[in-house]
Amino acid sequence: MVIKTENLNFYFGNQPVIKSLALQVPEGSIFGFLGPNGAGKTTTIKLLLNLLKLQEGSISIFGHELLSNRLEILRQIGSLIEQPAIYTHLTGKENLINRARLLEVPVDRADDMLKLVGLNDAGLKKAGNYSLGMKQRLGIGLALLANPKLLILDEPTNGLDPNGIIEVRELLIKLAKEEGKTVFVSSHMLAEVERMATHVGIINRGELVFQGSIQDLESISQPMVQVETDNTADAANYLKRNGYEIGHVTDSFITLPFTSKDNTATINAALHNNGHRIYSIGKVQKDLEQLFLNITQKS
Ligand SMILES: Nc1ncnc2c1ncn2[C@@H]1O[C@H](COP(=O)(O)OP(=O)(O)OP(=O)(O)O)[C@@H](O)[C@H]1O
Repeated sequence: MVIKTENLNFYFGNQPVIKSLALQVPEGSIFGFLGPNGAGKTTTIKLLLNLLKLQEGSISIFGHELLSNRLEILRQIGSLIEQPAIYTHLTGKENLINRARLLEVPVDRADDMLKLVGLNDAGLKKAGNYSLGMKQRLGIGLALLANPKLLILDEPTNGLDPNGIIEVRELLIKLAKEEGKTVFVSSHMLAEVERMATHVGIINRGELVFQGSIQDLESISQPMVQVETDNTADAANYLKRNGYEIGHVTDSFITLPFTSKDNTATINAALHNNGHRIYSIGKVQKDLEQLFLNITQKS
């Protein structure tokens, strides 16, 4: 595990904000750290980066205790919290060169980073004229200058337009796949991370309510059969009388738990034989956004 926390608790005054958090972030993963506003994501990230003082529990990163190996560990982490610290009167490249000097890494890394984050053509433009997505990518480039093994990003797509979100998402996928980085990325929108994350942790009111691979998350979302038919109320009643459990009925659709392909065919035939017109029928996976809402609202 690249990140492992055990029994992590954190209080602001008397208010418990992080409760017994046990994170497990595998190497090479893109770990989507999800939770609604105020759930404790930024607090967790600040604890991981030692920007907040550890109160209870333990944090190990790269297999070593954070507190006793602080400098060595933090040197191998690139991070971006909220807005990237960018000088708007300097070009993208100058921003990178500045930071490279500060970090004492070769200044020619600036060009490598521009290329890596797709800002090659904009490197000589003032960063103040960049779109939000470009600024975010420059911020990620800055975080990558020292070639860290782990990137920790707090809501990097917050406030971006759909194009900016896609740009950042594609960059993060490339960093994990081609550069072998582990990416820990927080978001309050499942839809923003579900297309890139390999693993997900869902935090709600300071508690980790789900952790696992994206496939694990999908598998707890029950598949359903969705039938598009005329007179759905009648059709649903007919199915109910014949022993089917009905999930949801709208003017156009009936949804009921999926059991097998054969069973779907049986439902189709039964409705048809009963005089209903079937416009479409098929298996649908309950969408992850709904699942996320269910998980975070239940607890
Ligand atoms: N400096 C602070 N002093 C007191 N309470 C704080 C402080 N910072 C955060 N909190 C509280 O701690 C809780 C967790 O906040 P945190 O910023 O970690 O949540 P978050 O999941 O990152 O939310 P968001 O997506 O809104 O940033 C919230 O209830 C917040 O009000």
